[in-house]
Amino acid sequence: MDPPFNEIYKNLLFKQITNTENNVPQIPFSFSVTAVVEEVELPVIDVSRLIGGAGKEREKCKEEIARASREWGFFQVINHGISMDVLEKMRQEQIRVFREPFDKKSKSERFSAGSYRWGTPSATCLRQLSWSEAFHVPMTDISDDKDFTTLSSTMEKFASESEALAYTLAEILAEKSGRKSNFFKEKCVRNTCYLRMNRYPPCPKPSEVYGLMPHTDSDFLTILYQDQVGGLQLIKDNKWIAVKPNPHALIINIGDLFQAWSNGMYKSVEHRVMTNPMVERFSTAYFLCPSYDAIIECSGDCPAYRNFSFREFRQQVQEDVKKLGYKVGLPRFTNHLY
Ligand SMILES: C=C1C[C@]23C[C@@]1(O)CC[C@H]2[C@@]12CC[C@H](O)[C@@](C)(C(=O)O1)[C@H]2[C@@H]3C(=O)O
Ligand SMILES: O=C(O)CCC(=O)C(=O)O
Ligand SMILES: [Fe+2]
Repeated sequence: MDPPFNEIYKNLLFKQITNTENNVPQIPFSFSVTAVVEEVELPVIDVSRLIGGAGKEREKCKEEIARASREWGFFQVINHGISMDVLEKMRQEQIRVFREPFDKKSKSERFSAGSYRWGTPSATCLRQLSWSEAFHVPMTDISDDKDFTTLSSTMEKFASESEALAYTLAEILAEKSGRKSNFFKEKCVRNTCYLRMNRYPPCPKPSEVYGLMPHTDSDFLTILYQDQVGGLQLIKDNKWIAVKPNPHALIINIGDLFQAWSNGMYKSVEHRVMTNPMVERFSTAYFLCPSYDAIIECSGDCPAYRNFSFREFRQQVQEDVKKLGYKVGLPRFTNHLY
């Protein structure tokens, strides 16, 4: 059922890079040996206060959301309203679909073409490898599914509930940055938002290969439901830190579009996933995106980014990934006028 990582990555995994000057074999890529990564708990925010809380509590909750988005770009929400039942079913169904034979997954017509992805086909060096597989499914594929299997009905529930939470958080962040608050309801559409089911199989060389290479997300915000294995890391104060899993929480992270739209107030933070030699890991992510035509207009008197459409951004990311093996992202859209 695993993708053929060993076979396809063979040359990159076992190639010894030699130093041409003194002909000394070098270890190609080693992060775990040199870097000790501290495990931390992300800020935990009880979002039930947004509905049940008194006015003061509601305001405090909004402020905590905005603050974590400015200072961490990442936080956890508890009492988020997505039932344990939906989360557990989502995980069961996800495990079931990944257990299918590799051939069946890669040829699957369950979702639109290209939804099943594995590894990094564009990788040119160890640093660019990802030891994972994913179903990257547009929301419209889920809601338009006429057969309505247990998988798609579970995904639909998970996605609709995540969507509601994502809109609530996005509107709060807009309000807290002093911008028009119904922007997301107007600009975000189901055909560009998507659900990504990730699986990280055990990896025989965990110190040399990422589960998912370092990246920032190309959306407004992401809602992540992860299991208890651990492996997600992010940059805080110029250091990689490991996220301590919390069984009651969903993880929220700010994406590139929010960073641009808020003129850098909210941070789209680089994150990565490490592999584990023994256990597989699962996560499911919901990505809140605008329509391809939506213009991301950077706010403020001194906008750090030029205006760009989501279409332009996606195309540039895809082009870079294809040509360079990695995403460049926002640095391509900085404003040269200032
Ligand atoms: C090879 C890559 C594809 C990806 C950008 C990256 O350099 C590394 C991570 C990938 C990812 C994961 C989250 C999102 O689905 C995504 C759109 C993103 O921003 O980073 C994808 C990128 C992609 O599929 O283009
Ligand atoms: O699996 C995780 O913890 C993170 C996944 C992720 O970053 C992504 O899908 O963009
Ligand atoms: Fe991500």
